[in-house]
Amino acid sequence: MNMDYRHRLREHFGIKTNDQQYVVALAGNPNVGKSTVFNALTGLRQHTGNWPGKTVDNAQGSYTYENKSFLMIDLPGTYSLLSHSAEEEIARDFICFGKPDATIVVLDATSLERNLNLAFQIMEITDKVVVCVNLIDEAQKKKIEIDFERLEAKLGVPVIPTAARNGVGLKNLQKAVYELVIGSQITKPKQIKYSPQIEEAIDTLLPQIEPLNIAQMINPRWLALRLLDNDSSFIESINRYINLQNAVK
Ligand SMILES: Nc1nc2c(ncn2[C@@H]2O[C@H](COP(=O)(O)OP(=O)(O)OP(=O)(O)O)[C@@H](O)[C@H]2O)c(=O)[nH]1
Ligand SMILES: [Mg+2]
Repeated sequence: MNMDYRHRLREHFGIKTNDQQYVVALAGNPNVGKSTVFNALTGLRQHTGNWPGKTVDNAQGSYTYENKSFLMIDLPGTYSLLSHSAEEEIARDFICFGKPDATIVVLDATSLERNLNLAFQIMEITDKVVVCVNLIDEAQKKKIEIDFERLEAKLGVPVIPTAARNGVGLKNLQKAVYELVIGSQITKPKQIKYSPQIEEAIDTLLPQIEPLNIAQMINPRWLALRLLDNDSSFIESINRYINLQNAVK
């Protein structure tokens, strides 16, 4: 995608970057430690306000790693991206249209199963994902054992254990994001397989979606799923953010 176009898309969200700065989105369920990760990494280099047109908090902050500059965006906590609330819409729209160079999905180590739901949705939108399993100190207290290597192999993206409040694992998290954005780490996110009827419907839609300009902008499978869901909020966002004539450069 043309760099100017990417900048213009990001400006919709009040985000200004130069070509040298990577944008990292922080997503996750409410109360899993996103802001703790954000504060630990960005310290005082923060800027807070509201999301354009919404009364939802927006925090952006920067950090440097291996001489590269990263702009981190602390997204509102959400259980899903299926747009039942302003928060879900913001998180979904930013991941879809803000074109982050990487998205960190923060999960609660003490309730992985519930938290993975959001991770799978995000992995339908983008393959630039790093999973951060936070609160591992709490999991240890509860004698929950997690096989991180196996989880990583199953998910197809890097999985980094952290205890953000104590600063544990944050360097590894920065390293994983760095390797993803410079392209030395290739991810292959696991895709959820739906019922045969849904998979069939996706297969019918894909050949019609794939030739369109929009398929360069939005993951076609995710778009097919949203169309099947008759997700009018998402269609509205497409119209808001994408000038279809300029969608491919
Ligand atoms: N024990 C422990 N507590 C943590 C850890 N990380 C964050 N917390 C605590 O968890 C609580 C929630 O952290 P936040 O960073 O505000 O969570 P959040 O995901 O930003 O929450 P929302 O913005 O409301 O969605 C706070 O009391 C943190 O101090 C951790 O690794 N271990
Ligand atoms: Mg927060």
